[in-house]
Amino acid sequence: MSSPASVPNGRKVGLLFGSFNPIHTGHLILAHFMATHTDLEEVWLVVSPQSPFKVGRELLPEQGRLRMVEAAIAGNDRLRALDVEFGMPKPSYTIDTLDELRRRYPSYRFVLLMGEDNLPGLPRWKEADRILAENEVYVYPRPGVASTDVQMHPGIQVVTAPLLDISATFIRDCVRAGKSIRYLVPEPVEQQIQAAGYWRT
Ligand SMILES: Nc1ncnc2c1ncn2[C@@H]1O[C@H](COP(=O)(O)OP(=O)(O)OP(=O)(O)O)[C@@H](O)[C@H]1O
Ligand SMILES: O=C(O)c1ccc[n+]([C@@H]2O[C@H](COP(=O)([O-])O)[C@@H](O)[C@H]2O)c1
Repeated sequence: MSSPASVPNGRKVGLLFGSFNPIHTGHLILAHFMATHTDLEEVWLVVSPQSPFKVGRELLPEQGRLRMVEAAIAGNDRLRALDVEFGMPKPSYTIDTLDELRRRYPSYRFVLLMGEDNLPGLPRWKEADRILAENEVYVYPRPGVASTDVQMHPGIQVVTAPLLDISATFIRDCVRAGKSIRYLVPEPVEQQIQAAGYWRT
């Protein structure tokens, strides 16, 4: 895990949990926007080995996904990649990781970040009530998502930001179809996908 030592005590850090299968320009714009247009000092991208809602779905090995995240954010000192969930039980429950990060970094204030598509399912997350009681949640809007009552929770803020109709599903489909993914993912990520033959073999 990269060192988070640059965040002074008590400052706010955003946590973007995801499968990142693969990381794409939508994730990067979301993360950088949150790190620069809100009160957050940094955003950490937490690579989840196994989302509880994606059990049984095709997922690249976690190390490969982490390498792509690291390559994508290289040189951006407001973004960090975290592999904290790699050593934790699977599936990856966010409340357990939040507890672990609080143990490791007791003076930091963490804010949960997510795309709007995750909001309707949030009440079904493990200990959803505790997640919402203990954490602020900043939500990035996502196209095609119907509004939900969860959004009315006082701890949840939907930011005003450009909509990005990009998904990892679309990128995997493009790769399988032999179509270009240039600019949908950063160049080093495109190179890793090509070199490893992800979704082609
Ligand atoms: N284009 C986007 N706009 C807003 N939020 C996004 C976007 N893409 C991903 N996110 C958010 O980033 C987080 C991690 O997403 P994830 O890694 O599952 O990517 P995904 O593109 O949704 O993947 P898949 O298509 O495989 O379901 C989630 O909170 C998701 O809502
Ligand atoms: O904690 C939970 O119950 C929970 C339920 C669904 C999703 N999550 C986390 O949310 C992140 C995005 O999930 P997904 O399914 O949109 O890829 C990922 O890191 C998951 O581990 C967490």
